[in-house]
Amino acid sequence: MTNTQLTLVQIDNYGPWTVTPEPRREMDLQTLQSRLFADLAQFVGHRGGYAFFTRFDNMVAVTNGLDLDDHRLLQESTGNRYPVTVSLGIGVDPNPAVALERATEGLQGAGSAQDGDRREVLSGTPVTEPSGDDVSIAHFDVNDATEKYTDQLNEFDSFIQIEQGYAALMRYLREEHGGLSFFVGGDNIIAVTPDMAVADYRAAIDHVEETVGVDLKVGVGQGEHAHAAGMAAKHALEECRHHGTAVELGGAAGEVESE
Ligand SMILES: Nc1nc2c(ncn2[C@@H]2O[C@H](COP(=O)(O)OP(=O)(O)OP(=O)(O)O)[C@@H](O)[C@H]2O)c(=O)[nH]1
Repeated sequence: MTNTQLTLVQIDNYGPWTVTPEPRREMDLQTLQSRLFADLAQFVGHRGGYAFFTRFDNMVAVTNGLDLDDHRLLQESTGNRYPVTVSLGIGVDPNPAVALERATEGLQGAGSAQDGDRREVLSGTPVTEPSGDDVSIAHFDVNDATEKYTDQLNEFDSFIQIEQGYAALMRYLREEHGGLSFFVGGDNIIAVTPDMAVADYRAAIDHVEETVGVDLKVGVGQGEHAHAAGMAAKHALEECRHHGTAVELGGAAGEVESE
């Protein structure tokens, strides 16, 4: 059974900082945000985790495999290298939405994101007894996005199609299962999911097709941490391409179930 460990990464007092002493150049803010995300992705990725940029001032990471010392090091290293600091809330639960809720409560309980004196909070407790199926990753991909969109439409109209698919999927998985979906570029969406059956994924894909006409496939994998689960998911997605299937579940042990 899944036991997802999520970390909410929140830049401390960022709103006021962006306009103090006067509004800062937008491209400087974009550079800071994307570099901070790149560093977070690298830090977490080297320890088997996944990081998602979400809104950039708040980012979400799957941190199974990272302990409290790892989190403290991330805060120290960020504070040393950036003009901003980060607070980190950790939450653990079989259901990813509940895990994020717990992670969020820890930070909200310590004060507002815009409290000048709420800095470098570290709350929550990491997983104590890891197991091989703690993390479930579902890697979604739009079918023939290159042929249907990239090679046919201008970039903005392609982007609208992909974003519509993302919006429909993220809402459906959040509401029906507590799964959290993140756009990761191109036509790819990675979801952190609870235990779900092939038929559940099939229903999600059907819902997106019926509501916005975007055609998805998905590979799903489990692992002790996000990297292992995500690699199993990528291999399962290749199985979809190979067999022409919409859903492939590549379990932790590599068994494959499809529809
Ligand atoms: N983040 C991420 N993006 C990917 C990955 N694979 C492909 N992409 C992105 O997806 C875009 C489209 O590639 P594909 O999904 O292979 O192309 P497609 O035309 O949809 O073809 P099929 O998926 O085989 O139907 C690429 O330009 C990349 O931006 C991946 O593993 N991770």
